[in-house]
Amino acid sequence: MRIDDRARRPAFRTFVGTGRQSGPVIVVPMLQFAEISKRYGPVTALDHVSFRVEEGTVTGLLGPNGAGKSTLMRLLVGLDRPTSGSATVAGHRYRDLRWPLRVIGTHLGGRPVHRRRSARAHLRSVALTHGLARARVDEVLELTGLADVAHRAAGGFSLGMGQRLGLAGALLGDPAALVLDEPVNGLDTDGVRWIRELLRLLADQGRTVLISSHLMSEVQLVADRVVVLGGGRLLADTTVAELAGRARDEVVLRTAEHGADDRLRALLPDAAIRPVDDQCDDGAWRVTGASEREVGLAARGADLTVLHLARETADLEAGYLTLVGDRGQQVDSVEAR
Ligand SMILES: Nc1ncnc2c1ncn2[C@@H]1O[C@H](COP(=O)(O)OP(=O)(O)OP(=O)(O)O)[C@@H](O)[C@H]1O
Repeated sequence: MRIDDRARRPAFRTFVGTGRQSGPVIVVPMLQFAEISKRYGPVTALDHVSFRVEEGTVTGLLGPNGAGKSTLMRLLVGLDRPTSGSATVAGHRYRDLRWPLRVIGTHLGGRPVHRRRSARAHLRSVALTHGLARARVDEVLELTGLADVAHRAAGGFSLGMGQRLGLAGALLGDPAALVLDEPVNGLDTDGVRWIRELLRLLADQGRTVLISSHLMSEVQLVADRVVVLGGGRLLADTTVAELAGRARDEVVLRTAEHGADDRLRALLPDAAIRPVDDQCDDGAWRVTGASEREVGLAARGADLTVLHLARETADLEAGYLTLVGDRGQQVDSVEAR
């Protein structure tokens, strides 16, 4: 069955039953991190991080360079061992899964080991070693737009084609969970839109999708939830909407005059006014805590020539920046489940 042909289906869920029909049923989260820490010598890459990834959602894993995102993903798939705590897939450590590719598909970057092997041969060897049907290889090649280049050596693939091949490998086992490190990296505009729609579809089918990204605009378009790491600690585990909403809307005012912000401040005592360009005063300011109308009236009262006046709605990037500004200082306990 091809993923794109499949009708929306009930969420994948992992149940641990008692063996009796009427007994209690424990639902195990598909991806869960419990108090996980990882130290590399003196470096604490992860510091007691706990969260679970919701099924049927795309969750964006965000954080500045060195925040611990890749470490977290590596620990999940057993490429590294935690110093303490645990990472589990459907209630099991990755290495204890009998057929891991059927449960979780991953692409954490990197290239196929045999660079001269064709894309099709590479996927066939993965399918063979994981007990997957050979026919599935052509399905995922088709799904990832690689069917026409499947005969070519994977080692010669561009960054974008390599991303598609990595995703094809991740989808081979038709897994319930997908974990991708920077999946948009290297894709062209069509590719970015394609992967966005594919990830959305996979989540709508009930799969659990975790992606890391530095591109806030992409995460805002594709993700439902975000987990933010900073300095190895969990800063937020919330919805995209909630994090975006933490930043306040701003009014941007451009005038023909420089150095007029004191006059504006006198007329808007409750607003925060800062220059658009903090390197130089070019007569443009960002105002928070006042409406467009109030800023416009203040500009008139200050006898300024208005060149531009508009409200800018806070987005995920603005919300993220308010959070990582003091990263590592506190664990954000906001939950918006
Ligand atoms: N194998 C390793 N040996 C030593 N230190 C490591 C190792 N892997 C990661 N680190 C350190 O752990 C911290 C977290 O790194 P990690 O690569 O997980 O961050 P990241 O959030 O993925 O960063 P980026 O956005 O730059 O990819 C960093 O300080 C990094 O230098």
